[in-house]
Amino acid sequence: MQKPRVNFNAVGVVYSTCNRRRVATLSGGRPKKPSTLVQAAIRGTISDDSAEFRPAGGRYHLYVSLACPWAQRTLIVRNLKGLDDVITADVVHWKLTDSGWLFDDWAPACTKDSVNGYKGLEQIYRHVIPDYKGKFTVPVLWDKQRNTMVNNKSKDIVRMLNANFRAFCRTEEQRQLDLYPRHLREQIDDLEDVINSDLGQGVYKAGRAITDHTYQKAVGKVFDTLDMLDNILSTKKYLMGDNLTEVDVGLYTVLVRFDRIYYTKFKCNRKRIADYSNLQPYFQDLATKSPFIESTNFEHIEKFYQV
Ligand SMILES: N[C@@H](CCC(=O)N[C@@H](CS)C(=O)NCC(=O)O)C(=O)O
Repeated sequence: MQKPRVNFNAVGVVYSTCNRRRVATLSGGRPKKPSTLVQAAIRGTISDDSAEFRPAGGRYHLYVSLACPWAQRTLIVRNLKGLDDVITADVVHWKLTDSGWLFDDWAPACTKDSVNGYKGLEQIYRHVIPDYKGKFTVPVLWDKQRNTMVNNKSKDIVRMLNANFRAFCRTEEQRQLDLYPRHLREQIDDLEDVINSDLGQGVYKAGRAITDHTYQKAVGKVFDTLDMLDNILSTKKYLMGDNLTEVDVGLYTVLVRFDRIYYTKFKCNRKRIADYSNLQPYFQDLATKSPFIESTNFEHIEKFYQV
């Protein structure tokens, strides 16, 4: 059978915000150069009018790491939308090795590759693009029917699961839940940009800084952003008002790592999330909801950052 074409789109040189191997520390760790590997985006869309990828139960699969905040977002949304029986998932081992993410179903909460039987993510990418030059990143959304990759960009995957699987949600409430409502899209995009750059990437910039100036600049932005978010939450239940949106899902994946990892290992230690009067109860509220609990594995998160 001829392999289906994939929508392959190299997106330039960016370094991962989630790569333990590239984090230097102010505590004397030797600084490492940011990677110059491209993160290549494969950006197929599952939708009713797609010729290649139609929404269907049991057809699609997620490859994730529980350590990765980007992958965690896709799991949270899968759970929030009641799609956990509809979209299957495999979990890589927490350790990002020199050969990339590997499967190891002997380790706690890890699985084998139940779809393709490969030993790691690299083989999954090479199955689709044999001469793939980018990073082998999670999450990956896989099509079991066409045996190919649909998409490897968490933002796209989150939005597809939110909008294009309505017919498959477990309950009516889950069907109605819209994490990216049309009237809020511009505001969500704007806030996500700030959270991702100044907070999500900011903690890595602070942790990797080799001069005090770079460190102060990065850490200043981290805490300005947290202060700004705390202020928003002084009058709102969620960042966009009364209803949960994808920006809350994204922020949760940063907050859940903050006090345990970013505060301690990345020296973002002016304040803990626990010290914020509005962020703390907001975080606690999310952290007690089952879609968030079920996607959070502290063992994977903490071991990922252990050198
Ligand atoms: N643009 C991707 C980024 C995902 C990403 O950075 N994943 C990291 C883990 S958090 C990864 O798989 N890195 C593999 C590597 O650096 O080799 C997305 O949002 O889905």
